[in-house]
Amino acid sequence: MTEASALLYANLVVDRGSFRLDAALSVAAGEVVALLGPNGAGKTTAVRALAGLLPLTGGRIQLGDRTLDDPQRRILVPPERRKIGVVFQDYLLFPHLTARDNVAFGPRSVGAARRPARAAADAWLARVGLAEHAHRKPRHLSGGQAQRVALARALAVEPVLLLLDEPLAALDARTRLDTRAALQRHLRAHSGATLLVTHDPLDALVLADRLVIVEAGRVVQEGDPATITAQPRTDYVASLVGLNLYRGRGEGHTVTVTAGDGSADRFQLSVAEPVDGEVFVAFPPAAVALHPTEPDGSPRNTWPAVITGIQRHGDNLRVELDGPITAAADITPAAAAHLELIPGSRVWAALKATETHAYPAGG
Ligand SMILES: Nc1ncnc2c1ncn2[C@@H]1O[C@H](COP(=O)(O)OP(=O)(O)OP(=O)(O)O)[C@@H](O)[C@H]1O
Repeated sequence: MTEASALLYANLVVDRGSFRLDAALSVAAGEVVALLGPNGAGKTTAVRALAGLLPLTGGRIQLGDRTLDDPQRRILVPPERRKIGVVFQDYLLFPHLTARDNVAFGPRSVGAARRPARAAADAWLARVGLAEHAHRKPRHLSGGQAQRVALARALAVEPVLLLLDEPLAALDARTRLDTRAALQRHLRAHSGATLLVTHDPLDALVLADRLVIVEAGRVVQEGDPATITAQPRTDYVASLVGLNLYRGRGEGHTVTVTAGDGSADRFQLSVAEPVDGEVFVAFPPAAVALHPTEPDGSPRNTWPAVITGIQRHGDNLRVELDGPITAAADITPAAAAHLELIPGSRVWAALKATETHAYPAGG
């Protein structure tokens, strides 16, 4: 997206001790972008910088035609004048205020008079399905209801940018499911930009049009969910979407995997698509079969492996393997019966070339 077509354009440079966030983000009007990353990647730092709670060290934040933060030009717009609605992970509702006054606080804090603020609050509470709870205090609301009050408060300021920081993290699984569905409806109706910060891939995949992945303060991959889940470019993204991922050099239908540990061992994988140059190869754990002895016949890729871990995975078992490459294999209980499934056991892994997916690594 070009800077001109983005509603939010931010080049976020923030120094916090030895940590530096250095990430460019753009979000178009009506678009939902998920910022996804492991613990400590810098997601909260990004939210706080956008919300105006943490000044930038460098870079710039542009929302519509307004510059909100630009240290070089000494511009720093305070939080309440940013036209940004924020839902924090723990909601931060005022415990002594009713749901209605909590929501009215949003418009009040940006200068609305009491009456119109209350009218806006009532309208928003009705839209999130909580009209009859308007007079309850937060301690008499369930987790899901409190989350909806927080969302209503953020939307009641008619924000140009809606920021959601782990909005579903505090909810139990069942409530999460319902609240995620409701949130999806509200996000679709929001005409401004939405940035959703999460470390839950499901939230990101369900709610976002585009994903931006940050690791150690940097954007490592961005794109639409389908491309990212099919073509991860880092180990973190691969584990997020449940794929085995390797980098190597491709020639024809063979990829020589670059050993991650720097050892000289060469390991080659036969792949379905012809490739050339630096590539990634990905395959799902379910594509890996395990055998007690070396299998003969069909699959083109076989290698000896040692079991390092076993976990339940849905109805199957996920087996972690070490060997010339580390890999995860998902096997059925029936297949497991033929194997000695204990850490340290030696097995043979087999993978069909047709189940691999190879794509250019670039750079
Ligand atoms: N007040 C602070 N002073 C110095 N460093 C900080 C401060 N707060 C956070 N950090 C550092 O900044 C880095 C990024 O933290 P941040 O909270 O933004 O990550 P995150 O992606 O939100 O992680 P999480 O998912 O765990 O919330 C971390 O390495 C952290 O140690």
